[in-house]
Amino acid sequence: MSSVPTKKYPNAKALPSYIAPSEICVNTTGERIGEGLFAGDNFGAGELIIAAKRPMVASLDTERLIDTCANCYTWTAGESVGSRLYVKEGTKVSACGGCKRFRYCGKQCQKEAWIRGHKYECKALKPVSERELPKAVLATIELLLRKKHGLIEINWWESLCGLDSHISDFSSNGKIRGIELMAMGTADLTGGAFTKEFAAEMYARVLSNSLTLVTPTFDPLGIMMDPTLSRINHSCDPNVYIVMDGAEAAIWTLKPIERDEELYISYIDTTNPYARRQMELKERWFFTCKCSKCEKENTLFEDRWNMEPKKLPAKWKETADVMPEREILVSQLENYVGPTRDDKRVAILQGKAFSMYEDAQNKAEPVIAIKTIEDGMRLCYQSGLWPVVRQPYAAFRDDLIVNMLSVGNFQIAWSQCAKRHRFIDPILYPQEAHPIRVVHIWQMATLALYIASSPVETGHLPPAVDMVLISYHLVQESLARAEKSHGENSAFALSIKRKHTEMFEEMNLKLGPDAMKIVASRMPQQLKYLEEMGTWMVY
Ligand SMILES: C[S@@+](CC[C@H](N)C(=O)[O-])C[C@H]1O[C@@H](n2cnc3c(N)ncnc32)[C@H](O)[C@@H]1O
Repeated sequence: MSSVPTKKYPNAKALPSYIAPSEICVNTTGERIGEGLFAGDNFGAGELIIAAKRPMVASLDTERLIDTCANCYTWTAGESVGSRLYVKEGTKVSACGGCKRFRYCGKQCQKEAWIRGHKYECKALKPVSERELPKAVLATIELLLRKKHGLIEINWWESLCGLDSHISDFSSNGKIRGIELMAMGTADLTGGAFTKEFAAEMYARVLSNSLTLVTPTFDPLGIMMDPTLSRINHSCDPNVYIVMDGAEAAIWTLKPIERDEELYISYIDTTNPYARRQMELKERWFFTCKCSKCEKENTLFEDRWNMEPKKLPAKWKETADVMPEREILVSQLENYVGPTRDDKRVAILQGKAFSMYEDAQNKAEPVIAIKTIEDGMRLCYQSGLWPVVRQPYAAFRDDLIVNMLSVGNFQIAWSQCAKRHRFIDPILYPQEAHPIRVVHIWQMATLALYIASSPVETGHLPPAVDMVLISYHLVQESLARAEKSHGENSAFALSIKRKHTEMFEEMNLKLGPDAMKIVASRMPQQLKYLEEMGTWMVY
């Protein structure tokens, strides 16, 4: 990983981080039983700690293999608003002529992947080009083949193998048989250079140590694993974030960090209630989280309801009592609210809301997903139980925005964005330069601009609203924050900068030499409208 100042990161520190026994991975007697990544220097909030040119291995989701470059991870078909601007117009991917599985956006990317190890992988995968292989299997095959052909330095390999495979945990949870079956095929495809036991161990290591590979706007693309990045432990109150810029993975601080402090990312959605976070971490990563937030158990805002369970309106008590899935929902520990009958009713409603959320995520058709999401949001709103920031109410809204954009309903998408911007993001992501908050602002800026240029969409707005000015404000806001969330020279920040310059020039052309004075005088009223728009949606 890069540890010296470069043109892209002129302020990078010389010794930014190091691996040492973790403070959080301890057994019942307090003995440190795992490693973690620590700060090698003092850092302020919104600073780069370290950047890796690329993670050691990454593997795309099956659906992304057809539209994403397997070398630089450019998602050519990316639909999320704002994510298109940093993808060069006309970028396409073409399949490798040999294995037909991986696609590249150009000769250079294909060459880089070939040298990194695809020349061996291509030959191994060619006979099975028709077979769908899970991303973790593909990552394991790549790692084993690169090792077999001497393409991974010994110290990196040893560091990678130092990550716990959690084989015994997979034996306890009954998933070991599936792992062994997959590993048999994997060992065969690597030409018998590794035993099936070793292949199983490596596959289990990939399953339990990989992180999500994402675009700069946090759209998931697949998984990645790396001896340094995968050493970072989890906290529900993380102090760092991994931000991608193409294939580059960089660790940015969310808060000030002192030298020798342990670095923590979040493995899960930390805005979920306590019991749900604990279950997810236990199931997928085999640990009980004892981070500063989990120490406070269910006392924080993530676990707050709008009313005490006993005050739940009679209609909703009855709804919970007659719900066909009530027995299952109340037995799921992640829904636990408390021991009384009313607590259990609330647990049933909460379980139902989360199961509707998962349901909506599995719907391929946006129109059908929207129906489930709206039903879920109505449950949260009409029961009177959910504050807007409590999950899955807030997550429903995120998905509603994405799906409304897919079906071209920009009016609802915009109003929901305005609500999220005003009432939700400042609570869920309190740091001004939290990367998710910055991405949301940028997405709103591009949506506002689109609405301003479309007469049909502008039709529903009061005539005094100037969406170009609102967009300009959001572009400025995202630009200032992106320098601290993604880096001023990242493709993300550069595309915002380009848009900012373009808008600045257009305004000067239209309004003349006093353009910026005019903009400044009109802006306060437009920002009032933006705030008001946050109250347009009932739920
Ligand atoms: C990606 S690895 C992190 C590096 C790992 N600690 C090591 O020593 O290699 C994930 C594993 O680290 C441990 N871990 C991560 N965060 C933890 C936490 N907050 N509390 C306890 N264990 C944690 C768990 O064993 C988890 O499966």
